[in-house]
Amino acid sequence: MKITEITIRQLKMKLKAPFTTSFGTFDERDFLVLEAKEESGLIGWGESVAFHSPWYNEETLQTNWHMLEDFLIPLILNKEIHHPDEVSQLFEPIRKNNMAKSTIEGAIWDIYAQQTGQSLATALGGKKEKIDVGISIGIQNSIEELVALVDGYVKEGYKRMKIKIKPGWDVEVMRTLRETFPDVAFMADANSAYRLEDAETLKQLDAFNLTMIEQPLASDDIIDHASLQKLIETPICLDESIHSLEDARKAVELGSTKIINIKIGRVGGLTEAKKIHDYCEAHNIPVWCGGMLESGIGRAHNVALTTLSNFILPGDTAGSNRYWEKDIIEPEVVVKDGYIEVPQQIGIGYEINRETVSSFTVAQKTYQ
Ligand SMILES: O=C(O)CCC(=O)c1ccccc1C(=O)O
Ligand SMILES: [Mg+2]
Repeated sequence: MKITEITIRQLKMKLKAPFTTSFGTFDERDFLVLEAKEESGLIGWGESVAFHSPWYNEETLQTNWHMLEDFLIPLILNKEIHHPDEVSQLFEPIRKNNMAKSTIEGAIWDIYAQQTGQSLATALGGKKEKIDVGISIGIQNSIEELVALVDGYVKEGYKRMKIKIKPGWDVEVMRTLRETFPDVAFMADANSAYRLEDAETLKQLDAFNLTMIEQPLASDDIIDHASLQKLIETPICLDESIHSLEDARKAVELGSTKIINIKIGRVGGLTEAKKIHDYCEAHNIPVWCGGMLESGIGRAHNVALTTLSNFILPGDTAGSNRYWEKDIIEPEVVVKDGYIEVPQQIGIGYEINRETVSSFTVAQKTYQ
């Protein structure tokens, strides 16, 4: 294939309910959507999961736009590409900026799946026809409100509840949840809110039979995570620390992580995500697919990736209606009885609603 035209759009979508992590609160989501046209007319879509500000990692929507416009798009336009795996080779001269790279790579995987007449899931090597779904629940104003939310999500069928924690919103919260819901699968996500000195607090979480604790320590620290894992029983799962297969290998070899949260954007695309998946499968490290409050496009890519065999644990890719009044794809991603049915149509398996995309677009530019 040859990509002859790329359009970047900046979208702004209001979240149904604010989402709070140890870093702060979101009321709306600002992100980039990329539309790539191939010479015979096929169109592929990608989403940049970078946020408006660099709290999760160093990338932002604006740095992604800059990287795409000034470096990445020129490396892709009018090049002959036989397989999406070649994209990461074309991007080799550019360091990091994984979310920006992933935005284009996702669109190319979409086109490749269409060209070869298969769903994105099948093109990636996925076999599952439905995937297990969990949900990530932000920090609330009170434990009572959190209990009420969890109760609702249990009734909706979500298979695992991820609870955002931070110092002061941790042990008592998890104790109450465990006492109220003895049989629910719970895990906690700290988004790097702790230091190794907090090991005593984190050790108290061992009493609540959590499936895992996600990214308790700093985003660039796999050494202290290995020390912490020796002090606590709850398995550690790394999120922010893993940007590549090499990061995954080192963290696994050091004993810093027993489970890995794979996010397509954070690792630079589907090809690298698949490599991490394959490495973890060979080393008995279960993986699951993280979420970044995606629109339908990123969500569809997550659904496809999750069909690979070592995505054993439920992911964070909840239904569109958990985030948006109206998503930009049709049909929307629907969760029923804790599952998402994987679409079998070619490509990402959902149609992009251009009218809805336009209604959320605040800036756009086309490159040829
Ligand atoms: O529902 C989702 O999309 C995942 C929510 C979530 O936990 C999250 C959302 C934004 C940034 C980071 C994270 C995270 O996994 O740490
Ligand atoms: Mg996380």
